[in-house]
Amino acid sequence: MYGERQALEPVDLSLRARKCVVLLGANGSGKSTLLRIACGRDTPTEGTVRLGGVPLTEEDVRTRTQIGVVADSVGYYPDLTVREHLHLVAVAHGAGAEADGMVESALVDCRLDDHADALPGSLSSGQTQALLLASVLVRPRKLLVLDEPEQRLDPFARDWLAGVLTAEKKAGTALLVATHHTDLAAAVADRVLVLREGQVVADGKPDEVLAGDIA
Ligand SMILES: Nc1ncnc2c1ncn2[C@@H]1O[C@H](COP(=O)(O)OP(=O)(O)OP(=O)(O)O)[C@@H](O)[C@H]1O
Repeated sequence: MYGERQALEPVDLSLRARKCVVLLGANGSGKSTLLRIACGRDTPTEGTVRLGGVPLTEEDVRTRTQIGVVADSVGYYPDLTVREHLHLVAVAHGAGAEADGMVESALVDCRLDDHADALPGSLSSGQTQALLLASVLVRPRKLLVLDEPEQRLDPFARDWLAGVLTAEKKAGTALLVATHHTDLAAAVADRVLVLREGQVVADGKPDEVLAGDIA
């Protein structure tokens, strides 16, 4: 509930390692609300969220550190280069000697290797989005929650995004993705939910759901 407004009807959702659930739906249908609840950034008015059996709350920072989030917020230090920023994130999340290798892999995976020594402020909007994605790849994660990760990316970049998310699944991460791009859903989803005015109006395998009316 946002005040008197019910943004989301009751939803029962299980996320599993190596599986990706994609949320589709028009603007205002409740996707971001569900994502914020799933990653512990918002507390639902009713019901609970558990990660590995542990109830997730806004205050439980320890459990929340197992969740990587890419949402529409820019989080980087403007005076650190792209590489320095990623290194800081890796070390802040417990990486030791392996931090350098993790950073170089994330730079390549997110097509930022040519911009590693640039300041974030000099990146294009799509490259900034790639930096947000790279930032979650250098930290431990059981769950990745991504709110329109394709935004600002060109069609070629959306292809590599699908590749990165597929690799994440193979590595054992659970994924929850909200998107407006059915091609991304088709490429990465194991299950697709369609939301309309806060209600789940379709739920199933991507080929079944994407063949229907998802407006
Ligand atoms: N902080 C807030 N306060 C009040 N109402 C909100 C707030 N955030 C979202 N809402 C309302 O909740 C409903 C669902 O919004 P939500 O952001 O979850 O939709 P969405 O599916 O993610 O939309 P979009 O595709 O535009 O990102 C909308 O009616 C929206 O106006």
